[in-house]
Amino acid sequence: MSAIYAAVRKLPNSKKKRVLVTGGAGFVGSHLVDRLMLMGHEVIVVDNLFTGSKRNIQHWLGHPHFELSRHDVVDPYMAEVDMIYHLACPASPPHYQYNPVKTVKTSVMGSINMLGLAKRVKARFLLTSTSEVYGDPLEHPQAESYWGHVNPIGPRACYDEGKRVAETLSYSYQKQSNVQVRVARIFNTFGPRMNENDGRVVSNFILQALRGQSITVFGDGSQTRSFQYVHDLVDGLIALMEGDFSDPVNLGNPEEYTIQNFAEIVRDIVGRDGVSIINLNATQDDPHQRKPDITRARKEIGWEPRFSMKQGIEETVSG
Ligand SMILES: O=C(O)[C@H]1O[C@H](OP(=O)(O)OP(=O)(O)OC[C@H]2O[C@@H](n3ccc(=O)[nH]c3=O)[C@H](O)[C@@H]2O)[C@H](O)[C@@H](O)[C@@H]1O
Repeated sequence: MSAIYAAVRKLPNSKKKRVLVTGGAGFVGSHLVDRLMLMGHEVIVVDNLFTGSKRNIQHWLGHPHFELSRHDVVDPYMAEVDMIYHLACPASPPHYQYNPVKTVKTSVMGSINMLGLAKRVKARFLLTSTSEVYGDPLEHPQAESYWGHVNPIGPRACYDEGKRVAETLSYSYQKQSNVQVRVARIFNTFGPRMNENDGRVVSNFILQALRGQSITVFGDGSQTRSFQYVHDLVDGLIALMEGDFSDPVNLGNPEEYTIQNFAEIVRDIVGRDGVSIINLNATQDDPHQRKPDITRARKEIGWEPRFSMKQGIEETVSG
C-alpha cells in the first residue's frame, strides 16, 4: 500500500533547495519541516530522537523529497545541502538540566559541526538561539542590543551559555570563513506536538487542566512570559533565512502575561470544573520578566506574529 502525503509544491530545479534541519523531529523542527516540504524543497532531518520523536514527522517518511537520519549533532555529519536550520538541542528546562554536560556539548560541538559543514558546502546557516541569552533580564522589553544577565554557573547555564557560545561561533565562522549566518532568538513558543512530558509551562498547564488536576504555578506567579504560536515562529524562521539580514533577530509575541494570569486563562479556556491553581516553590534563576522587542524583526524581515496567544491556546487545546 503506498502512503498518502500532503500535496507538495512542484518547484523548478533552480528554486528547489536541499535543506538540512537538525532537530527536525522535535516540536518546532517538525512544524518547520512541514512548511519546507509543502513549499517543495528537499528536506533532510538529522535528529538523535532524544526529545524529538519519529511520530512528529512520520507523515513524510518514504516521501521522495524527505530523508530522516538518526544522528547526534555532537558527531560530524556530511551532506550536500544549500541551507542548514540548526535547531538540535533540548529546550525544556527539565530536559536540558537532566544532563547539563551533554546540553553544552550539543550546543557547542553541534554548532561547530554544522558551521563546519556550512563552510565546506557553502550552505547558509541559521541558528535557533533563545531569549535565554538575556538571562534574568535587567532591561525590559528585551531588544537584540541587550547583552544579557546570565548566571554562568547556575542550573540554566548549560543551555543559556551553550546558546551564547553557539552565537559566538556563528559570527566567528562568518567573519573568519565567510559563512552566511542567521541567528533567531526565539521566545517562549507553544503549539500542537509539544510532548506530554515536555515540562514547560504551556503543556503542563493545559494537561493539568484537561485532567482536572491542580495547575502548578512555580513561585508567586508574578514572573512574566510572552507566548507565541508555533506557526508564527515558522514564518519568522523562513523569513529570516531567506532575507539578507545577518544580525540576531528576536522572534516572539510581545503580548506579556504573568504566569498567575496565564494559569487563569488556560483554566478558563479548558473550562473543566474544579481545577484549582496552586503555588509551588520557585525554581532557581527563573527569569522574572520576559517580553521581546520585535522592532528589528518588523523592519528587517517584515515579520510579526499573526496569532494571539488565546487563539493559539484554543487551537492547541482543541487539536
Ligand atoms: O518555552 C520556551 O520557549 C523556553 O522555555 C524555557 O524557558 P522558560 O521561560 O523557563 O519556560 P517554561 O519552563 O515554560 O517556564 C515559563 C514560566 O512558567 C513557570 N512554570 C513552568 C512550569 C510549571 O508547571 N509551572 C510554572 O509556573 C516557570 O517557573 C517560568 O516562570 C527554555 O529555557 C527556553 O529556552 C525556551 O525557549
